[in-house]
Amino acid sequence: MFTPEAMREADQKAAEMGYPSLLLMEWAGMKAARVYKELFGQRPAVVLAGKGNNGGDGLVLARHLLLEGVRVRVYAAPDQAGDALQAKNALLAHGAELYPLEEAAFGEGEVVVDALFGTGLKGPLTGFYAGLVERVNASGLPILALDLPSGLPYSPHVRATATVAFAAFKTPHLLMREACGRLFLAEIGLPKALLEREDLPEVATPEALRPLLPRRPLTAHKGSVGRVGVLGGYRGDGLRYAGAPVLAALGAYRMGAGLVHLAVPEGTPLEPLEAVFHPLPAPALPPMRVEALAVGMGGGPWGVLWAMRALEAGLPTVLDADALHLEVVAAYRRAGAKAVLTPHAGEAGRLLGRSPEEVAKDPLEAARTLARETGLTVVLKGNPTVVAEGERLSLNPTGNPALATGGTGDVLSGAIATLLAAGLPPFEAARLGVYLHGLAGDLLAEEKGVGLLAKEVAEALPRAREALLSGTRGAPWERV
Ligand SMILES: NC(=O)C1=CN([C@@H]2O[C@H](COP(=O)(O)OP(=O)(O)OC[C@H]3O[C@@H](n4cnc5c(N)ncnc54)[C@H](O)[C@@H]3O)[C@@H](O)[C@H]2O)[C@@H](O)CC1
Ligand SMILES: Nc1ncnc2c1ncn2[C@@H]1O[C@H](COP(=O)(O)OP(=O)(O)O)[C@@H](O)[C@H]1O
Ligand SMILES: [K+]
Repeated sequence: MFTPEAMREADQKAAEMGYPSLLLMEWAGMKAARVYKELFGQRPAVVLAGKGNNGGDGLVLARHLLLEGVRVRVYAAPDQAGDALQAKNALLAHGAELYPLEEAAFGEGEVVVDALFGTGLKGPLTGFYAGLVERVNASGLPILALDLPSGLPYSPHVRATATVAFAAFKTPHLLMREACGRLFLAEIGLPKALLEREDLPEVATPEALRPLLPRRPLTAHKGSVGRVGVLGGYRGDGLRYAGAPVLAALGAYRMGAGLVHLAVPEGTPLEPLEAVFHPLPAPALPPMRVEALAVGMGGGPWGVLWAMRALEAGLPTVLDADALHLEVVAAYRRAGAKAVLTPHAGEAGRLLGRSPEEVAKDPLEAARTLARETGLTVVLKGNPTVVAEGERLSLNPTGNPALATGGTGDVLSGAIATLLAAGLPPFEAARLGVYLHGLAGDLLAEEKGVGLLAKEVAEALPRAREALLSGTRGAPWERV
């Protein structure tokens, strides 16, 4: 995923290589016109073209729509230059109607193409452009945004029905996804070498994750596919969160664990039936043959104790919820442990000494800082969930607000622990677990909408796994 600056660098390098930038603009406009036709058919278009290259893309799109017999009205900023001017001249040669941007007006049944600003925006829109963006949003018409909804990453910005990203996703496509609507990713001919940047955050794709899925040989048995120990729950408050470790156990089994051991306070209902139970009077590490642990769910004040006991096992460990305290993280760091932290913004804020709002404002930076400071793998949950380890950052594209319900995070901890138990390194276990958990939520939301139970998310994990394995479910965007 590119920052707007990194994208400009790539464009610049292409130019230095002698790659004609007009070709890129032609492809961008042509691909966007293709998306327009796919979504809106012959509906008349109102194209708003800014004076930079984003506007140029819009002018190319207008020409292609005209050639397809679509009625097009273009409102363009004055003073186009360079490629955008060439695009304008080509459009005029086709006898297009071009009007000043100040006269922009929208009619019933039309579709707005937003080609005002892309990666060249510097600072928030004000004055005329802020007003125009508000009018576009208030028009009630469908909006197709080229490259980025204009105004992003600031406000005000266009709220698009669909967005065609050119060459690569840029930060706002993932971090401000709500403004983008349906996402399309258009190849525009930029040389591949310029797009492969290991130093930039990745957006996890099914193609990258599929090979990580643990395969099961015919001879597999419950002791060979990964066993998980779950340590959680708290006695002192009348077992208020007794369900949390149970949900982690369900997440583990549904992700494919061979066996799940549950270390919980005495008196905890013995669920699920498939688990091996270790009822305990106080947090401890009972004897269990497992390859990974999930620790802290529903642990309350026992959370830290569970985590300290768990450290003695020397196993890859998911630390969640009440285990997420500074002293725990410091001890794991000192021990050189393999651990995955799974905080939401509140828990990450507690570890970083920031408010949840500050964390949510820049989750990439927060996840990276936490990973650097702790030396551990970090899963910062939210939309999008960010996975960080060392200098590596991965953004997860699956998941939806139907997952915003109690216990879904516990399911995730169990799922990641299973992938650790199956032998995946922490970063891979975290990316794959988060992707499948989000996909399970997506499959369920399509079927049932909002109102999910966390245990249903666990139950949908095998379907998500199958969908990833068989390729029946691709990335949540379309390539054009
Ligand atoms: N090789 C390339 O450079 C390619 C670029 N492409 C398109 O070009 C876009 C980037 O083009 P540009 O770099 O020309 O930038 P933009 O077209 O995004 O915007 C630049 C214009 O906006 C003005 N501006 C910046 N901030 C403003 C603000 N806050 N208020 C009012 N005006 C403001 C600038 O003065 C400039 O005139 C991409 O998003 C993409 O759509 C595509 O054509 C593909 C190839
Ligand atoms: N709006 C959302 N979009 C995508 N995923 C979400 C959203 N809200 C919550 N989730 C996911 O649901 C899970 C909630 O975890 P958490 O907050 O720890 O809940 P709990 O502690 O109740 O289990 C996380 O995986 C998170 O990413
Ligand atoms: K735009």
